Amino acid sequence: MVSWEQLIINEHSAFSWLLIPFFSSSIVVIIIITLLLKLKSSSSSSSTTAKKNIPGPRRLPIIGNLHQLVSALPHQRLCDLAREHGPDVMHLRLGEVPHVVVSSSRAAREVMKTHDAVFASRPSLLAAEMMTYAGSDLVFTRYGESYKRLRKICVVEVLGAGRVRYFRPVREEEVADLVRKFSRRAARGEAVDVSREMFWLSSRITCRTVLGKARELDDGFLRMVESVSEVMAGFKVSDLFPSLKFLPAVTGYKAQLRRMRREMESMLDGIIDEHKERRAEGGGGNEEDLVDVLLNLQASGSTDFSLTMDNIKAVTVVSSDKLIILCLQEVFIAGVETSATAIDWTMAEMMKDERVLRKAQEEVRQVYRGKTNVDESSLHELKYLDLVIKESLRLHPPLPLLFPRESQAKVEVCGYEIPAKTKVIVNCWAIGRDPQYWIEPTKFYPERFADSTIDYKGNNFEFIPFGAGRRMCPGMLYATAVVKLTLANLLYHFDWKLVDGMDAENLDMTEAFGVAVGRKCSLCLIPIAYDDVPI
Ligand code: HEM
Repeated sequence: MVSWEQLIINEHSAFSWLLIPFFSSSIVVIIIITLLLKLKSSSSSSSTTAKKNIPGPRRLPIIGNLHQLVSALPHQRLCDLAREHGPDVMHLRLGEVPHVVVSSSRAAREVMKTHDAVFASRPSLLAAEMMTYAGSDLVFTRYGESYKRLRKICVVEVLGAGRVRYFRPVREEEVADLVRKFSRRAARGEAVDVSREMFWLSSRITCRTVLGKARELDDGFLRMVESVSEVMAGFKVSDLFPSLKFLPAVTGYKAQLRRMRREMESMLDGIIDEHKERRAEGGGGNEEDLVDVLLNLQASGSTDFSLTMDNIKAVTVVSSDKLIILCLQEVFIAGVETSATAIDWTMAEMMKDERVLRKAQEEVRQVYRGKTNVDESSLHELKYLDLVIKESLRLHPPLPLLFPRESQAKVEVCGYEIPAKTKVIVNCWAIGRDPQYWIEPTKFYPERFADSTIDYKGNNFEFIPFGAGRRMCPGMLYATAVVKLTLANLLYHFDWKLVDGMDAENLDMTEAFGVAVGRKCSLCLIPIAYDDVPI
């Protein structure tokens, strides 16, 4: 059962979920008294924040601005609040923790470029600390020497261009399998749940890339990955009230995190052992997976494969096997849902706009004319599809609030002083829909990117679906390869029809809360085989 402590501030239900058990629990009285005492004793320190004069909405005692996140998804609500109170930067106190929300391209540039070093750290989150050897992962770790070493291994060895090229056959085989599956459905006139299928496709590609061909997609393993990602996302009560140190223990959250970490570790440990045994027996075949890549690196001694985390509480030495586990964990947590969500939204937007769908389809059918399969050899020729993907990422960035940052020193952004140790949230969803930079911002219109130099490499701060600066997504090449190949195949092999009773105009585009923000309603479509593909 989900304990209230784990609850994330999400949609309409979140705050009521938070409040009902909050007030019905027997520990509530103690919590409120503790907070009131703290409030009284810290009234002088809270006025320090007020002095900074960053604009923001009024807040309530104890919960601060938490109540203002009710009844909408956090990125949407924060966007509305920012337009009213602080279009560049806005101050919020969520529970006990001061947050600054960045909602304009100008402020994002200052945070992620001008003062990138100051904001290159992530705030400490209990889940990240406990799931990743004292916060020693890549996504949530503080910026420092260990982080730089881990990032270098990930960027060069795990997610770099060479490695992405190496795994091309895995992507092509898995997408071809999906096309065969959809063709069978098409022959029977059956609909496919595109949202669900994209999640499975992304999971299969990641599993094969990381763990190897032999590994069947294991439901238990994927569920584990989903729950780990889930606890790493969102705003958790224990992180918003850090002074209530007893909270995670009395609510069972800590025990749950410990259990999850044991399970994750034992699964990945088992996988590494299997690989080691196979290698010792001289087996393994020609297909190297990421576990092999990292084991080779470890054996070669060419890279310093130990990590010493100089954590606030303790110095933790992370062994090289654990480092491998961390690298693998990152790829699953950060990569599976994000890529699947991006494909899903792009298909949905094209279904709403037949003109765009036809244009993208004509392009891919022209470039691959006469071919049985759409492989990656000519993907670079699909220029219009690039525009379509960009436009979809602008309107539906899978991580609308990026991952949180934390200021390491006092610094000025857009004329406001941001104190050290402030949590910073960059709302890239709001920036992508800002009428100051985008004409008709909510309209899906891929041509707006034609003849423009705007790319998603973190150079244009009005468009930052992969973030920017030192913490920018290192999986961008990996993700775009999967997204583009899959879409090209779906467009080439099939025409698409909405299920009976649904028309394009009324296709529900409501967003749902999640690690990656996907669609609330699954996208169900009927594939119709395209006749002109040679057998
Ligand atoms: C369409 C798909 C994806 C999107 C939109 C996306 C977006 C992002 C964003 C916005 C961030 C935070 C950047 C920041 O704080 O400035 C991030 C971080 C990260 N992403 Fe991705 N991502 C995607 C796919 C992937 C994939 C496929 C992988 C791995 C295989 C990956 C690995 C990571 C990692 C490890 C980080 C943390 C980097 C750090 O903190 O240094 N991502 N991603």
